[in-house]
Amino acid sequence: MTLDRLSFDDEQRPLLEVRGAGHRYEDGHGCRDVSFDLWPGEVLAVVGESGSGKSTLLRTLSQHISLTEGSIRYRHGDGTVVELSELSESHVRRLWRTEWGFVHQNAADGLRMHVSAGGNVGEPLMATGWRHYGQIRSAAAEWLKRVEIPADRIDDTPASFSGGMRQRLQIARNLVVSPRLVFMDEPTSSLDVSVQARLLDLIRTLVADLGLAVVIVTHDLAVARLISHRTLVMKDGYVIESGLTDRVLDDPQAAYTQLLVSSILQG
Ligand SMILES: Nc1ncnc2c1ncn2[C@@H]1O[C@H](COP(=O)(O)OP(=O)(O)OP(=O)(O)O)[C@@H](O)[C@H]1O
Repeated sequence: MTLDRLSFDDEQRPLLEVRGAGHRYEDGHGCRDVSFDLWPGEVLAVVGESGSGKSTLLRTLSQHISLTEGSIRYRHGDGTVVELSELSESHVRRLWRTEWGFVHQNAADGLRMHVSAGGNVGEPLMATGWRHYGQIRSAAAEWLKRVEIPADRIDDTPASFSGGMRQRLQIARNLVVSPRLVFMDEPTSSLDVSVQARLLDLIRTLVADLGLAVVIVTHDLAVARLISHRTLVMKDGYVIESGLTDRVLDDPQAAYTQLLVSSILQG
């Protein structure tokens, strides 16, 4: 449903305007009263200990579960602003095809494991109307190169890939259609530490090059530090602190964030 059409520079408006948002499960709230703006090109980390509501918030923002209270407005590429909870299923599906991406913690959840690497990257292009096989294959090859997957693996399936390669392929599959907003759920936490660093570096470079807006959930403050501009700290479903990442991590105000930063709650 269209709420308004922008009459001035799009970049002057947030991509997401979240106000008092929450999701209530049958037996209680997963997250509640969450408010923030997300700007184009901005990376927002959501941190907190296990059970604090990070995944619930991410799944609510990305429309995987319903918003049970509050409001989430999204600004389309053409400037139209919509209330996400009022969109039809087909409209949301269109957003997934054209403007949104989701990088899962487990690459198998975001890939087709028995389709070739080239097919995994080519499929989203076909879903947006690409028809010329040669062009699809060369765009897929270009993206595999960008995510450091050797060209000679294009016809192999991700089932034969290492964990790090799978995750890089999942990223290529998401970014090939130039989305505006990408949700990431602990994208590095299933990998060995040495592989994590390389993947984080790649994500950081791609996000900056493409000017993507990202909401990334992580329990790892080092990930937030490396990749995000701003950080929300969650506890018991609420945001208890937010601000520029360096400020939140170097000068935490809430006692809980101080504990988190001093590692007492991590692990
Ligand atoms: N499907 C569900 N049904 C009922 N309650 C749920 C469900 N999923 C999560 N919860 C509850 O919602 C609260 C927030 O959980 P959530 O999974 O969002 O936290 P989290 O910070 O993402 O934790 P983790 O890092 O362990 O994934 C918890 O109290 C949890 O028990």
